[in-house]
Amino acid sequence: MDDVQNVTLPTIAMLGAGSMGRAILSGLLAPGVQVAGVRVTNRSEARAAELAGTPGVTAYATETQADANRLAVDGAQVVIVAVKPAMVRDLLAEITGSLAPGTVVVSVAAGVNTETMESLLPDSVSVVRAMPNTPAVVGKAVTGVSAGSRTDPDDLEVVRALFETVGEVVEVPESQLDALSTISGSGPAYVFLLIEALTEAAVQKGFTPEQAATLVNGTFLGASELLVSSGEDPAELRRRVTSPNGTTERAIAVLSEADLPALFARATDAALARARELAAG
Ligand SMILES: NC(=O)C1=CN([C@@H]2O[C@H](COP(=O)(O)OP(=O)(O)OC[C@H]3O[C@@H](n4cnc5c(N)ncnc54)[C@H](O)[C@@H]3O)[C@@H](O)[C@H]2O)C=CC1
Ligand SMILES: O=C(O)[C@@H]1CCC=N1
Repeated sequence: MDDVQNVTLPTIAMLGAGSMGRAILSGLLAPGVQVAGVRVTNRSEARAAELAGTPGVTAYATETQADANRLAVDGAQVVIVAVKPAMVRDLLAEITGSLAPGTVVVSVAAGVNTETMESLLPDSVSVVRAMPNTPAVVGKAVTGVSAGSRTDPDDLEVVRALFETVGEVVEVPESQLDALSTISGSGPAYVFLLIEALTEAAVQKGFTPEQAATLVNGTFLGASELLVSSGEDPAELRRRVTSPNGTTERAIAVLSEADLPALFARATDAALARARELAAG
């Protein structure tokens, strides 16, 4: 992320400013990030009005959503598609006539592949898929990016620089992007689910919700920082908590009954199957 400060990003149009769109915006608008222009459209009027008041953003609102999207992409070098997967095809059909040759269209939508998107856009437009995650809001995203068949290395560099404004970028072949999505795209939800469950256990043991949040959130943050800063294997770090014949050992024995590796394999397989359904339209 250090180099982000030295890169000037071209004019970017963000179509759709929900959870993910706004998370990416927070990186683009961070101090030190040089960007020629940020244009945003969104379907809900309330959100559009909120965006119109955001410094550094030009919000496009017209009588019809299609007109706003067409105006926003006209003259933009990079177009980020951040609407729901089911809306991607209609959105691309709407804007296709307003894209200049050389525009890079980056879709963050789950499932919808570059081949489908390329078939809806002029040959002169490059399509890239990206799969970020919501820690983008705090500059800690992990984003997978995959080139389409018309993407040249410069296009990919721009997309990489764009997502480096919100965290780390990992380039993978598109055949792996849906699998990556089941790990890091959805991953924050798995972590929050674990946090919710441990917090509930703490409250049941008599801690106030505030105390429980301090105990649990601090434990997740501390354990994550320990893992990353030590560079050690998580299994080894777990062993250091688990004193022989101690208390943790009993808890881990209970958790192991659930066969977590098998459970996560099934959960991520289910997410992958859903990505394939979304790809089929
Ligand atoms: N939420 C997440 O953690 C992640 C989401 N994604 C992808 O990001 C995309 C958006 O997901 P979320 O932000 O979660 O959904 P969301 O529902 O919060 O946001 C979608 C936004 O698009 C707007 N919109 C709908 N139609 C539009 C149109 N024609 N023109 C302009 N704006 C329009 C809606 O008003 C809404 O604010 C999805 O395709 C999803 O697969 C990818 C990675 C992670
Ligand atoms: O749940 C979804 O479909 C999106 C893609 C990855 C995270 N959220």
